[in-house]
Amino acid sequence: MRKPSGFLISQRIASFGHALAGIHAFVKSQPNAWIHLFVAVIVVISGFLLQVTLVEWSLLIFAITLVLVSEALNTSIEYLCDLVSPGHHPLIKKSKDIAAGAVLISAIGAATIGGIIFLPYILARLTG
Ligand SMILES: Nc1ncnc2c1ncn2[C@@H]1O[C@H](COP(=O)(O)OP(=O)(O)OP(=O)(O)O)[C@@H](O)[C@H]1O
Repeated sequence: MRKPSGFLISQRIASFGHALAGIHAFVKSQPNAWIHLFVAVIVVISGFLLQVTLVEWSLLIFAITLVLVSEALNTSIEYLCDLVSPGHHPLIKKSKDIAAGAVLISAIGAATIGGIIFLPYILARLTG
């Protein structure tokens, strides 16, 4: 339902509340979200321990955000698919599989970024 256009501070606050409710629903309903958050915590702790640079922090935060955002969008698409077609449908399968593929792509990218950043630090510690 469209609301009247224009900037209303109460509407902006309500929209922010809806977004927070979405994050809450995502984290509460998705075991995958907990796995991503757990990995994110490990990455942040490793970043502090290895004292990565500001640019490296930016890349690590970007990678964490990318994975969480793709998982949240995947979850949203799954809910929509389940509403639109509770029964089996080949296009729903394509839609869900492509959304899951997007999560996998982002996770591979994030793992690559993590490897590129952390491996030199780990190797330096092991050899030095
Ligand atoms: N309504 C549907 N119509 C057609 N295929 C579907 C439907 N629901 C799920 N599938 C397909 O069945 C397979 C298993 O889906 P399901 O969501 O149970 O497992 P999943 O991909 O491991 O998801 P998750 O771990 O996020 O719950 C996937 O290939 C998915 O695309």
